[in-house]
Amino acid sequence: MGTIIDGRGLADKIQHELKEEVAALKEKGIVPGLAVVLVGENGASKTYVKNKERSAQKVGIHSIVDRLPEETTEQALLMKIEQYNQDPTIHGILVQLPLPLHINEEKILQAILPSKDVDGFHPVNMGKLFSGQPDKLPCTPYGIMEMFKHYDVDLEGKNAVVIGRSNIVGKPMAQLLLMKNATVTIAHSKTKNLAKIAQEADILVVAIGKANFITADFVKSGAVVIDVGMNRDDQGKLAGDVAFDQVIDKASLVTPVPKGVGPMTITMLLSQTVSSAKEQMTVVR
Ligand SMILES: Nc1nc(=O)c2c([nH]1)NC[C@@H]1CN(c3ccc(C(=O)N[C@@H](CCC(=O)O)C(=O)O)cc3)C=[N+]21
Repeated sequence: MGTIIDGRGLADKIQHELKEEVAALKEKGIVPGLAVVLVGENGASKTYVKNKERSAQKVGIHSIVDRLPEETTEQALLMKIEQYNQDPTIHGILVQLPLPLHINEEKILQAILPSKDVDGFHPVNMGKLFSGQPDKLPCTPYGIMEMFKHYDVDLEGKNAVVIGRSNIVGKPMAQLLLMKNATVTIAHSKTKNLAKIAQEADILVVAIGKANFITADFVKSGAVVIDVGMNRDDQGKLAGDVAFDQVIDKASLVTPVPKGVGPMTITMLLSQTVSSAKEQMTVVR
């Protein structure tokens, strides 16, 4: 029987530390500010945004949530971003993805000042990461690396398999693992013999988007399994990509869904907002 990685517990611990850091910053007259922009009526997105808002308030970050209608034009959204770029009380900007189809996502992400890009999605921040000079990081892979650190997971020389190749999870995850000297394989929807590749993994990070897809037969005995999946069924109940009940018997460490990767993602967002406020405080004007 493996151990459950308590993402919720670790997130609470880090958020508690952030709260103290924010209180100290307030003594110096700095209140970290986060602007979250939500376009349209995506139900799941709304829940995430609500969670982020609640956590931000808990640690004392000033958070603004801008709920814009589905019909918002690309031009109007660009102007909104420019307003937050210029606003000295805002240190972090997050535009919730996915955006409506009539808006060009790349164009929007590029409009955010890299110094306020607390999601780590701007090409400048991606370029820094992939050239080995990390600055702002995508929050999900960052949160997973913090879990490895906290649970003393040694990555050097290990076989790490990342299933999923998105810009926001799979690719940056692979790069962060590589920077810790893991031997990294990126698998994806076109990969042949996925089970065979997964079975070789000492570290298995799963971001597929199919409920309970990773059963025990995909998992090497003693592996560390990280579940990035967030699949909601008709009743609104959340399930990961990993069949937790069977995998926990075979793996050494497994993240649950909920209370695994999700709370850590939010915590890294808050952490980068606080760091961003500190950096912007020292800018000479
Ligand atoms: N620009 C942008 N940045 C994001 O970081 C981003 C995004 N867009 N679009 C959507 C995804 C999804 N995401 C989640 C974060 C936390 C939880 C989370 O906290 N989940 C909890 C509770 C889940 C529940 O019960 O609803 C848990 O797993 O325990 C979930 C999902 C961030 N995303």
